Amino acid sequence: MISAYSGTAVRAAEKPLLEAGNGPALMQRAAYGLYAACARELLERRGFLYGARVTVLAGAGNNGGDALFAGARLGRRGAAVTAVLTSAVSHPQALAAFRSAGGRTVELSSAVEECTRLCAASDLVIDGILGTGGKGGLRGPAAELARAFAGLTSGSNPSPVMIACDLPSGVDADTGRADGVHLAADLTVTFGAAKTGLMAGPGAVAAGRIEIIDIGLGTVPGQAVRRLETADLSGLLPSPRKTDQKYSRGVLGIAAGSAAYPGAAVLATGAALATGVGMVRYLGPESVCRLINTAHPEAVCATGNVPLAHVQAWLAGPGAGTDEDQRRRALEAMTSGLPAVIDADAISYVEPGLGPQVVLTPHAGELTALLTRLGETVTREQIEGDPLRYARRAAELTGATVLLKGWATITASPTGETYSQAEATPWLAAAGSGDTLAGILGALLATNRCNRDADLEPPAGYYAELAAAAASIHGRAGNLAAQAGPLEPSALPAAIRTVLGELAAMREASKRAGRRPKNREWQSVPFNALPRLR
Ligand SMILES: NC(=O)C1=CN([C@@H]2O[C@H](COP(=O)(O)OP(=O)(O)OC[C@H]3O[C@@H](n4cnc5c(N)ncnc54)[C@H](O)[C@@H]3O)[C@@H](O)[C@H]2O)[C@@H](O)CC1
Ligand SMILES: [K+]
Repeated sequence: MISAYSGTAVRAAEKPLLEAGNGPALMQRAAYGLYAACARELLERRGFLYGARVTVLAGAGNNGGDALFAGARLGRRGAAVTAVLTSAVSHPQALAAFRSAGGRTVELSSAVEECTRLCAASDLVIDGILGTGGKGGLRGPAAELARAFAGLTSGSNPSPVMIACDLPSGVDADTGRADGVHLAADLTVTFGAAKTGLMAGPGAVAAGRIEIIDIGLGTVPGQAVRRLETADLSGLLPSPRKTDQKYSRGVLGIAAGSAAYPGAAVLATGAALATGVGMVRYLGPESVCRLINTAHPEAVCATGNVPLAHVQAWLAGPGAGTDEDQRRRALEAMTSGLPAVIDADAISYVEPGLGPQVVLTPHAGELTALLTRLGETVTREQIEGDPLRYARRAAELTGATVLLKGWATITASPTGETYSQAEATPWLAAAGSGDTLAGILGALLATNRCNRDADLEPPAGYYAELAAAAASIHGRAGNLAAQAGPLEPSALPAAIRTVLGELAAMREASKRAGRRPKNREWQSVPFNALPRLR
């Protein structure tokens, strides 16, 4: 599990160490981690460091200091390093180290065009303009360079590897907002702890891959945004017991689809079955029942009512359109007290007073409509710019758990626990993809251990965690299915089975080895390899 904290919280954790005089040592650790990542990326691409063209974009503060010290280390390994100084002042010791390692410097203000070309012709660019001390987007010549660089490196031109030092410059470290011009990275090497700004909205898009360098900050205060890693998923997936029968494994009731939109119900049912429920009970029009039974003969289909169906969880809304019976079923499902996925058209019937076991799964447009109906003044652009804030607000106003779809999918519980998953591929932006996600989540709600064991009380944030797991499986399955060419959502159930099969095999292997699977996907530099604090 990755825990990300706001830039403000990380700075608060740094404060006592800085007051104790450890600032320079912390910077050396950060710079070493950044250097190691840069060296690895260059070695992977070129085979050797000698002669690699490296440009360091260095701002006025400590972020520029980290980047210059990392550039100095690369210079000492034979890379041709140039620093573009974006401000009249630079970190003095780092600049001196950079120059004494043979680094050349150029002042950005007098040579924006030259510096842009220099960046575009590099093997590697280190973005050290702004870090956690940045306020707002890039300004002046730095903004000009960022715009021109994006233009030069778009399309089929070969582009340098872009590595952000701590976070992409211009992105807000607390929220992921980018109100002005910002840089984007292939890899962000972040220090002390991941920043929430890398987990949501434009910041998540700009961050690329993320690597965390543990510089020895200890505990960071404040509530984290969490991200599930591979090993975290295994405990949340359906896992039948020897004594189970089809009802005790978990039955999912699906009230989706309509005469006008039957396909959504077929996709949701297929995804739920692939995720592994004991049974799907489908409720809807007869024409949709027939389609579902053709595609999935094992689904039990009826035209009846929600309260009469014996299920452990509900999924309502995909493809429901204006079907009055589906509307009634969705309302009954969300107030039944059972876990329920409320998706698509059913989100427009949501009223406050729900519980965390109800998971709303809007995209930004649907959330705009919901929040507006609940009295908030908000636009779709505002939600896309700051999804953490609005997913949390919707959870607070409705009492439900909210899964807000996006490049990074945010899930928020009404008590504040928040997750961000970013495994998705842009190929998942396709009609039918959301129905599949709803099916996966419905299956997790029906089969989860708290639902099946009356003695287990779901801990706070449990449904947000399950929803994050669903988003993760959906993203992983999407990536797998997209390997075979443009993704068709109907190919997702097969990919879901493969993903879950691999996760189950990993769980079995670690059980046999008597240990929990390790979760260190985001850390490449071992802590004991970093320079020591004096
Ligand atoms: N403080 C510490 O203990 C450590 C800090 N580290 C690094 O230090 C960074 C934070 O350093 P700083 O606090 O110096 O802050 P930054 O380096 O992020 O930038 C601060 C400087 O940028 C200016 N600035 C702010 N917004 C601007 C904008 N939109 N356009 C142009 N200039 C702007 C400020 O006036 C200030 O001069 C972290 O991101 C991290 O990279 C690391 O070295 C690890 C240890
Ligand atoms: K930066």
